[in-house]
Amino acid sequence: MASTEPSTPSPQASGLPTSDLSRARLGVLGGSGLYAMEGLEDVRELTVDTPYGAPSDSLRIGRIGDLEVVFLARHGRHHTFTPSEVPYQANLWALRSLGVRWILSVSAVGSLQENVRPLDMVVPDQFIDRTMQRPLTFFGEGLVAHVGNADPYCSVLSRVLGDVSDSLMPEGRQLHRGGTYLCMEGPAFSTRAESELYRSWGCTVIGMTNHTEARLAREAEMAYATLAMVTDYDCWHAMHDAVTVELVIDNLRANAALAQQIVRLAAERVQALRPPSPAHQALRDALMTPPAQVPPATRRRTELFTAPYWGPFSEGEVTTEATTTATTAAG
Ligand SMILES: CSC[C@H]1O[C@H](OP(=O)(O)O)[C@H](O)[C@@H]1O
Ligand SMILES: Nc1ncnc2[nH]cnc12
Repeated sequence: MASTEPSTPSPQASGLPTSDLSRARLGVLGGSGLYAMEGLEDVRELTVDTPYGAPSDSLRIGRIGDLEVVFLARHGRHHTFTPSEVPYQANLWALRSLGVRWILSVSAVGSLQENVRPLDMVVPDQFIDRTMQRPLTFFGEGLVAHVGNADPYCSVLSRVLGDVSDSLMPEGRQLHRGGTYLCMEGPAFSTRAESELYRSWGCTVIGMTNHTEARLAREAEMAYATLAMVTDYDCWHAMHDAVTVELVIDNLRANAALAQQIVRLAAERVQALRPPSPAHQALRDALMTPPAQVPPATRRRTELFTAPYWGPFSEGEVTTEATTTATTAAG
């Protein structure tokens, strides 16, 4: 879908203090076939504990110029988490706690359209959620927040990623800007009837991970954009075999070097631009519950997100009523 935002608004225009973005880090979420990021300098590994449990793996922090980059393999470096099992909340919380404000996500996808061919790349701008057992929010338990999700991928970061990808696509392979990512539960691939249904909805690509990450990234005020590598035609195409893991892996291998190049160049652009995004202020008008009414355990759990608006939490702030509710709810 077309976007109307300027390509590189100034940090001041975003309303964020400039210093926030000058120190911010870039997160890279590697999916199927991308279990490490090449070209990082001074890499160190960090184990992060979160209120939502352990992330998929340790986080690897390195540098591109003066931009610090945090890499995380969403399925774990040995691909041990199914799309339903990926600890999405822990992953996103860990990234935000390390100061990440932009996320480049890399994903394998099936194509739902004839003109989107295997080995093409897509930078999607919408998704449809068909998952059934995923965490949808960091909030709840006495703190209600409704972030805007009309444009779930960050248009500013997506433009950077699209420009870079376009400049690196080899002859005969296409970069598609925009498109709808159908997020299914998995782990089994779709039936032909499902695949046809998603095509009739006008979806562009299909995968199993993006929607959950994009929603949580928005709540955590991190700009999120995806490089979707097309590996197959799912199972709807009369002239192509239905998707198999073997097919996906073969095409991921063929695309691995290009994906690494795109991520690296996109990181260099982020370093130069440090682009502000509306996502960086997603919670500004979204927090519904007055802070004094939020149970202490919830205040503590969500402190990372609420502190910029409500200041640091001190136990004395909470009303007796909220404390009583929390105690009762805990049993
Ligand atoms: C290996 S095919 C299915 C698998 O690949 C995609 O993963 P990711 O988005 O992490 O690259 C898809 O979502 C499934 O998880
Ligand atoms: N056809 C497909 N369906 C779901 N996830 C995928 N990842 C790669 N190809 C896929």
